[in-house]
Amino acid sequence: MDSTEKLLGKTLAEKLTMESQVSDLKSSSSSSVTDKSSLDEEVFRKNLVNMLTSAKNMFYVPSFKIYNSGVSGLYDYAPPGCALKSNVLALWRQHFVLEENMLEVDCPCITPEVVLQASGHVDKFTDLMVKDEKAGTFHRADHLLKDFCTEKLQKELTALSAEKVQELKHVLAMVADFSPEQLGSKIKEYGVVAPVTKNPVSDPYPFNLMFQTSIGPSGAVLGYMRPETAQGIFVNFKDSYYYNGSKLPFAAAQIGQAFRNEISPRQGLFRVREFTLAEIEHFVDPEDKYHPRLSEVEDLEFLMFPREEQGPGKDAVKLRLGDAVTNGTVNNQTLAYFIGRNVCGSVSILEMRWHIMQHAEIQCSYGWTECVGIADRSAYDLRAHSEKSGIPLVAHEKFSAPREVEKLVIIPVKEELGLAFKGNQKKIVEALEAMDEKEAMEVKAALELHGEVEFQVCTLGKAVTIKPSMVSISKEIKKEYQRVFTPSVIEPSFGIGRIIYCLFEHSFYTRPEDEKLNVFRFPPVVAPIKCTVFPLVQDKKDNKYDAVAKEISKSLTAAGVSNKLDTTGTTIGKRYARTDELGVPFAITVDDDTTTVTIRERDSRDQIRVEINKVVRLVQDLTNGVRTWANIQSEYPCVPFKKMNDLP
Ligand SMILES: Nc1ncnc2c1ncn2[C@@H]1O[C@H](COP(=O)(O)OP(=O)(O)OP(=O)(O)O)[C@@H](O)[C@H]1O
Repeated sequence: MDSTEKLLGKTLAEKLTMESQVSDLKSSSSSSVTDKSSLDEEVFRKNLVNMLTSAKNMFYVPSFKIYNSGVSGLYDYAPPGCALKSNVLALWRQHFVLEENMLEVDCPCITPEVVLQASGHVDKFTDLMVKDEKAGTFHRADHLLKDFCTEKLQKELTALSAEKVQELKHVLAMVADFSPEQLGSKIKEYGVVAPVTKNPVSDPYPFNLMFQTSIGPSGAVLGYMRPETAQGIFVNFKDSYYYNGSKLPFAAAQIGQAFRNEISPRQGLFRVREFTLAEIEHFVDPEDKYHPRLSEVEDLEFLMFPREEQGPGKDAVKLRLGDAVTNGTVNNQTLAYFIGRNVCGSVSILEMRWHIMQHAEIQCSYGWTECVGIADRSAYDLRAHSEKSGIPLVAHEKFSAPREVEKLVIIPVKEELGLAFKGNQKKIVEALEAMDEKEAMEVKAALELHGEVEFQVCTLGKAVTIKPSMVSISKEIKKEYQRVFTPSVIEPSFGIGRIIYCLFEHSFYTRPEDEKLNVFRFPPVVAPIKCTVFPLVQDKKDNKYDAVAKEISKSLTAAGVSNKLDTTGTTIGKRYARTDELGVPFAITVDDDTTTVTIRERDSRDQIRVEINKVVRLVQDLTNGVRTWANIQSEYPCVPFKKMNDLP
């Protein structure tokens, strides 16, 4: 990982808006590498996607592609893609679940309707859509407007007035939060039309993104494919809290598939209809968002926009994360910790250009793209599920000594109410009991003053006359032994497909001096294949080099290091080219030296000589992050390549 960390940040209202530039790619300083910024983005992307999806490399492929049915937004991960994804997930699990002691759960994708009704997804998990009435196609309204503004700014910048530029930038910043009316009026005002057909589009209207299904043969129980994994964590809160010793804070995590019927899937793995999410729900006391490990990240420095310095034209200033929490630039300790260690840490291990602007965004050829959503969900979900299920999803703070508190006590006199209101008695009792302190005190005062009060009962849709004999309202001093509250939730939500696609882009380069050889510079810890093993030449007589290579490959496998044995006997250059193309970071070559072998590193193409009995351990350390190529140089100086004709 690069040691230089440049972090840029800013806050917006309750949310943190912070930009951090963690690591410039190593390649940018290397003259041997063609930096993608100098290439046309489109050409770069086409070249990359061809590489990734070709049958030769098969990182991922469009699903069901032999049936050209036109279903987009579904992809299969293929052999190296699967290996890379499982390495990214293992890294995530190590970084979060293990190192942060999180409670991992694995819940079903099929979710009964009631759960998603409670969470609000059935009513509100929508995107705004417009229809190209002539062609019958649909488009996401905010994306159309966003694309229009971006293109205008890119292509006509010099011709636009300063005010217009400001306006378009403002629209771009706010478009995600526009109401249907605001979106519709901007689309009309700017004359935004459908892409390709250039037809006018309808007014925006909401489209629910969930895939509906039914559970069981009767079809009577409705369900949905979950659009996020979080709800499974929330509905398990009561048990997880108990499992955690009834203590806060704690975090639960889940890795799994999420399903969204995207209106217009695009940009390959970026916007698909089924994708892997890795989500964390960190439960905290809303009155104390303290984080016990903030001290580990508080010295990290970020460029941020302090609260009082926000607004157009303001410059970011460098702030210590700890100070940013103290002065309120970062909302609370827990959020700061997640930004400092968790989000930055995990993504920067992958050596990618990223920053935080409300969400963690990674830079790629599509621009800055949200890959990790960071949300303060407050107590919303737990409250909603408590209400719907009738099971209290709450935490307790036990007091060291009982506290005396003044409590409102409302006792409806059911017999009197029954006599006066007959069948409506129950609804009136419920309404009286539901009064808050202010309302109860007003009713009490009116009863004392006038001997009766007109009391509105919403469930009856009318007011009834209440007399002093019908209800007793008082305040009493009571002893409390604990505080019962609904925890707040902070949620970082990692889109694994987006992170992987960015990793492909950030790792991809061409070596011009090797006849434009394509290389993936995957960090060893996530590389799909960690090491290749090959004999320098084929020894047709007794296969002795092959035998040593096979033995090393077997030992690497036993040590959990994925490897590929290549005894094809093609030229060493061709074999290196093939492994570079798959992003294999190390290659072990067996030659005529009976006690040592060489290890070649993919990016520097330097090689070192290592004793055979140490090579497996060394490659294991290099690929699981215990050691780096740079820090073994003093122990293992580089050696020149041995050519085939150097051999006897
Ligand atoms: N259709 C999708 N395809 C791939 N990844 C996705 C998709 N939708 C969301 N994600 C990933 O899941 C993460 C968390 O989801 P969240 O609900 O916060 O996204 P979102 O705000 O709906 O995303 P967007 O605004 O891009 O649609 C996102 O940061 C992203 O990485």
